[in-house]
Amino acid sequence: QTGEYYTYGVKTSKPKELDDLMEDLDVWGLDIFLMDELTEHRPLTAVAFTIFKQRDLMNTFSICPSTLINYLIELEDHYQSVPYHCKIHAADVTQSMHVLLNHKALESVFDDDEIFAAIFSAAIHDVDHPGLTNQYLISTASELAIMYNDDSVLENHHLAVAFKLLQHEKRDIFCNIPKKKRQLIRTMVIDMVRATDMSKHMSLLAELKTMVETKKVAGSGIIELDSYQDRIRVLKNMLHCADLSNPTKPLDIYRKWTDRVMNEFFLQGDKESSQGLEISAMCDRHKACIEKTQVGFIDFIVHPLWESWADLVHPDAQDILESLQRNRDWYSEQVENLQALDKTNDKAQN
Ligand SMILES: COc1ccc(C2=NN(C3CCN(c4ncnc5ccsc45)CC3)C(=O)[C@@H]3CC=CC[C@H]23)cc1OCc1ccccc1C(F)(F)F
Ligand SMILES: [Mg+2]
Ligand SMILES: [Zn+2]
Repeated sequence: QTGEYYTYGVKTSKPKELDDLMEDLDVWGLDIFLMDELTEHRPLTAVAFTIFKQRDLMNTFSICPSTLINYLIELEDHYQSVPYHCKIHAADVTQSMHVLLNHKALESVFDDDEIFAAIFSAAIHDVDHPGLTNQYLISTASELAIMYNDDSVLENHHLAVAFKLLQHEKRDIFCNIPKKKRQLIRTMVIDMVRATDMSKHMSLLAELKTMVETKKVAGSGIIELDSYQDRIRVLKNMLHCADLSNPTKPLDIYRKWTDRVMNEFFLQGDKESSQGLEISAMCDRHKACIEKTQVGFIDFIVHPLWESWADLVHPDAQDILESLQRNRDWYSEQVENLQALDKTNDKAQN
């Protein structure tokens, strides 16, 4: 019967629609919210399992499918139902990472260990996120901040939770990987997930810019990366780009992410004001201008990063850059319309 349709590792009552949607797994702009619906709220398990299958990672690392499914379901269940940093965001970043790994300029640059580490890092990178910022956890002396001495508190927590879930033989997808290789993959995953801490953004971007300036390119346009440091630098920036990809997606999808992230930050702002704390920048639901916040986010953070990434993999990310530009223009127009509206209101009142 329809309920037993497991091609993508999850149950679905709409096999045909899910087949059609999975055609877009390699496409930038796949509707991850539809994926959530069609997989009965298991978007991360479905997306990660299908990517592992498509990249033949289960055979390469002798992972038995049921162990992978058991791990992915447990991982997905450890994403909290917060507005933004939920399992749909994890599925979105995992699918975005899968597309970035397919850039022509990166063709056959990374080996299986690095690809496995990259997809695994994306899937786990925000697990058990409480919907609060590092700054909030530190300033309220939370258990997590004490545990991690105020240093990349959330990112260290995501890593610890993800690796702890492996410690059950039914879920240990690393169990058939040789010890040395397992340690290398673990080191890469720790480096990549720690690099998603926004406080590392400026140094990560500086490293990316240096790589672009000194980029060694083979005749074929494929980038040459000879040291571990160079290889992990690209992978860290790739995951950071995937994590900051909302403004580069189709506008209707981008706007859903904007609603969710503002909701999450406003809820934190509510907590801060009820605890008599100063409300963080742009987290005050009575003062924030959502459209202006997005223009600032794109101008100061997202565009500089994606511009450098696009230079590194030129011309593979041109359409992503153009989509970002269109979305920036749309939000900027909204700001102008709102300002015009305020002017007419002022005139009407005076
Ligand atoms: C779709 O929309 C967003 C998606 C993710 C983020 C994320 N934001 N951040 C930080 C929040 C604090 N930041 C800043 N604080 C003060 N002044 C500036 C000036 C320009 S950025 C910045 C830097 C980015 C994160 O750490 C999240 C976790 C990891 C990756 C990215 C996530 C932010 C989105 O919308 C923008 C935004 C929303 C809500 C409040 C503030 C912002 C704001 F515009 F400020 F970013
Ligand atoms: Mg994070
Ligand atoms: Zn994230």
